Amino acid sequence: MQKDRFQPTVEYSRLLDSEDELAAFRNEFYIKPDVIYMDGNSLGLLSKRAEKSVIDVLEDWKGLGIDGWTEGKYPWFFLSEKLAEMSANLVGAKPEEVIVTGSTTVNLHQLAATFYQPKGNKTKILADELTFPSDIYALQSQLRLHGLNEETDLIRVKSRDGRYLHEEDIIAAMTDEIALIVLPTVLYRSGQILDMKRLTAEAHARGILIGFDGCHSVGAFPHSFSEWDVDFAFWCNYKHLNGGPGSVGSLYVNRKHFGTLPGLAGWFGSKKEKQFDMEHSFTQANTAGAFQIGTPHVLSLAPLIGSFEMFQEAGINRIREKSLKLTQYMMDLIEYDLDAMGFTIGNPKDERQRGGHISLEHKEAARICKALKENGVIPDYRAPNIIRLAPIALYNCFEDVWKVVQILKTIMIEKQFEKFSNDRNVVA
Ligand SMILES: Cc1ncc(COP(=O)(O)O)c(C=O)c1O
Ligand SMILES: Nc1c(O)cccc1C(=O)C[C@H](N)C(=O)O
Repeated sequence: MQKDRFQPTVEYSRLLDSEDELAAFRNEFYIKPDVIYMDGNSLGLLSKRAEKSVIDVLEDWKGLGIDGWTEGKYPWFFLSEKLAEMSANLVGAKPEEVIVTGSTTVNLHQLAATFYQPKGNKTKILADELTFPSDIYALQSQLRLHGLNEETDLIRVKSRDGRYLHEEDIIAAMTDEIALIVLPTVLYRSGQILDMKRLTAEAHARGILIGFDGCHSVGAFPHSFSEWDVDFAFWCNYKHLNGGPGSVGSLYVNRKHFGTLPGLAGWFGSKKEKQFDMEHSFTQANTAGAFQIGTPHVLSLAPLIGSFEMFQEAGINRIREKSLKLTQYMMDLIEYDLDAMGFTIGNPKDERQRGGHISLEHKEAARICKALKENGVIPDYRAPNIIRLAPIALYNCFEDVWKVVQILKTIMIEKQFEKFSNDRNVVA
């Protein structure tokens, strides 16, 4: 994309920064002067607006006590719905098809408990062998709850190379025995985007329900869940959406499934106007809100108010455009500066398949990450050999990318990594 005018110079990175329409958003984040943060695909940075919205919610608690549920700046009783309204466009959904609730894994449990209904010969769940482990644990436990076998009833599509999945292999695994499919939108290691539209159409052609884990894509690029007719999805808001550690997650349920009884019901899934009738018969909301369970974690919803506002202003299309330029630029520099140093780019180069991070493979990856940290660069390491680097559109600049690659080059030339052990830390 930028190859035609790419220059391996710091001046060129500054030229790209001068052309960046989103550059001003960087000033809204807490950025340490001597640190280059490249881990926004694991935990996004704090913005001043997110901080402000947390303080606003605390002020309402301070001033209003219990009345904060219905009064104040952001009445807590409606906050999950308000945040859904603010973020539905990120996934191409109607506001009532999204709810900000729970966490990724809890939401998967809720959706599997709802939509996994084994019958007759159709008993198996289809996933893949590269997916995030928590999803596998959740699906295995759902199988156990149905008295099924967590090994033989969970089909995991194999990767041909340990990095990527082939959509044809996933489609070939959509047999008559499959009741439910759960796949990632983007693979957490290689950053490969799966073709959600195609997979959904193929699943539906075989009468199979399909849902997606959007942790590594929501906030990084646009989605069209409703147009693609995806049955359900779930994601966290602490990575690309900068909601803070353990911030509340989100789920999407296609409106055609409204009215389906939640597998895990609770009073916050009620129709708002009925909830405080305190009846013992559940009157579920006629929206994705029905899939809420109990009282929302209001203080972990609060940062999302400020954060989602910034996404509304920046626009997800502009975010994607910049993100692709950042990752392309990083790959161009890696190819230019780190040639013959043992690195392999392990993410798709094609824009249609490339998510929001670079997956750089090296046999010394664990200790190269430690050396990067010592030099003020925050990557993350995924065993056995991956350095993940995520230049984030809202707060990283092109000069950050330039500096990271130059630091990596120095680490390799000076063999700085050799003083560290090549194993991971507790939180890798
Ligand atoms: C793809 C994916 N799925 C699931 C999870 C688990 O999320 P949580 O711990 O918020 O349930 C994560 C991240 O931790 C993830 O990256
Ligand atoms: N959820 C995390 C956590 O609680 C601690 C540290 C990291 C995480 C992550 O999100 C890791 C991330 N899901 C990954 O892609 O590897």
